[in-house]
This record gives sequence, structure tokens and C-alpha cells, in this order.
Amino acid sequence: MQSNPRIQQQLAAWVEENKGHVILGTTAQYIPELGKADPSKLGICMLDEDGNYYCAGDTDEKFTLQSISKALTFIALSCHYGLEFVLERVDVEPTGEAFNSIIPFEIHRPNKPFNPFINAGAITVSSLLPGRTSQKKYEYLLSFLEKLVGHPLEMDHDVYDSEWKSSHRNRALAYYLKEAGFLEIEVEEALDIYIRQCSIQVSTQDLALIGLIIAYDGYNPITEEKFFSEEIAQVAKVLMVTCGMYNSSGNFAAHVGIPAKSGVSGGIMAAVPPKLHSQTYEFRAGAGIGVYGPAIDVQGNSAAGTMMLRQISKEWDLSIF
Ligand SMILES: NC(=O)CC[C@H](N)C(=O)O
Repeated sequence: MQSNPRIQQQLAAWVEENKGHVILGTTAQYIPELGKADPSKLGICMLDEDGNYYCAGDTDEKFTLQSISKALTFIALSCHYGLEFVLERVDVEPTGEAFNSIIPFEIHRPNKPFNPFINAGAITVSSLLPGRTSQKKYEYLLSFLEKLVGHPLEMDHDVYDSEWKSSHRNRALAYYLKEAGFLEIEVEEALDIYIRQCSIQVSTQDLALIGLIIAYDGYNPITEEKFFSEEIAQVAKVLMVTCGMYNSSGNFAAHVGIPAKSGVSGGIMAAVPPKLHSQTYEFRAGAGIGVYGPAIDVQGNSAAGTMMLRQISKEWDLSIF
């Protein structure tokens, strides 16, 4: 199908309409380098199965994956060792606590972290990536991601350094994980791979493409390549719906209804599965979405980005529910 100018115009109009919502958030100050981002930015890119990109607003910026990487590490690890191996080591239950909370861990003393999208679960998953050193684990993940997006990716070293120096809470969390026997590698190595994966730079176009592949159950409909199984994609989407937007996941499911994963850099990756009975012709076949809006709300989600997705989903009938 040819690119549709009406979609492009509509997206541009919605970016303008939602720009005002940036004041509902601030940049992530707890990682000083992320705090320096321009809070007024807002951009979106949508990609359909024919390879048409529809981009509007600030889509030239690169930004770091942050927690969006948690979904991708989960998929990469499941591809390598199988889903069963991963689910034996991390659960799929939301916690209702902040992503970096120590409380669920300390109170419930679970026999595995609650889910791979909170920091406890994500650090555990990262530590299990194949490779003896954090460098090798990082290389494994990077090459998996580069295959998905089809071009080389890089780490933002300033963001890495900034988080490494300020990640006292994650370090504490990693010591809890070590004490509980969930980390087979040393705390500093586990933190290193986790912070590296969070520091990988992407664009909204990259997120739209990975979102499309997840929506298509591990298959890239543009290049006709299969990257991971339906089974893995299914669990990834369940996690995105139940835990992907932290403690706003319920609200996001109710008002947007698209499997999505956000990061404190202000990125959101969303996977719009095919919905053949929809009234909305353009995206009946599914799509991938990448959003960038670094002013984040108290839960850690792009404030204007979330509002914009709410409008888009409503107007184009994208909710899976
Ligand atoms: N929610 C996020 O994006 C958090 C990622 C960030 N690197 C952290 O661990 O705090």
C-alpha cells in the first residue's frame, strides 16, 4: 500500500494538539544527563506493514532506551535459552509499586523477581544474557537489537556514566538480588550490563520498527524475516500490557489499550496488533509506534506522549480490548 498523506497530516495535527501536555512532566532528574533533555520535545513515528513511516514532531532526536530495553532483553534472552528457562527465573506478575522499589522484594521474599520490567527483574534478566563478562553480554544484546533494526546502534556514554554514578538504589537492589541467590554474576557486573542496555541510543523510527515486529509476533512483514517465536511475542505483549507503563499500566490499558513499554528518557514503544474488523482502514493490519517526549510524569512515562497515544488510539480505534 502507498503512503497515505491523510495519516501524516493527522499525526502532525495531534502532535501540535498534545504539545501543551509537556508541562505535566519534567525530565528525569535522578539521572543528571537525562535531566538535561529539552522537555518541550514531542515526536511520533508510526510504521505500517508496507514499510510506510509516518513521522511528526521531534523525530530527529536520538535518545536512550532506558526501561524500553527491559522488553528487548527479555525477548533476546528467551530467544537464546527458551521461554521456559526465563520464566523459571522471573515471574510475570505486576507489583503495583514503583519500578525501582525494594518493597515488594523485601516484604514478599519471592522465589524469583515479580516481573522482568521492574528493575529487580530486569537486572536479573540482564545478568543471564549469554557471555561470561558484562561486555560479552552487552555485545550479544546489541547484535540482537541491530538485527531487529537493520543498522548499527551505539551506546550514549554520557548517559551511561551519569547513571553509573547515580545508581545507588539499583546498586542496593542488586545486592538484595545477590543475597537472594538470583544473581550468578557479581553485583557490579550485573549493574554494568543493565546500565549499558539502558544507555543504547535509538530513534522513534527504530522503536516503531521493533514495535511492528512485536505486533507481528516476531515477524518483520517488510523484510519477511522471522526473529522470534509467537510464544515469546505473546508473553512480551502480556508484560507490556500489565507492566509496560509502570503503575499507569491499568490506566493506559483502559484509555489506550495498546501493548507498550516506556522509559524514563521519554521514549515509548508500542505494538499495535492487526485488528481486521476495525472500522479504521489504515491500521487494520497493525503497526509499530515510537514516541519521544522527555518530560515524564511521576510514574515515569512521557506525559505528553501518553496523552497523544490516548487520542490516537481513540480516533483510530487501536485498542486491543
Ligand atoms: N524506568 C526506567 O526507564 C528506568 C531505567 C533507569 N535506567 C533506571 O534504572 O532507573
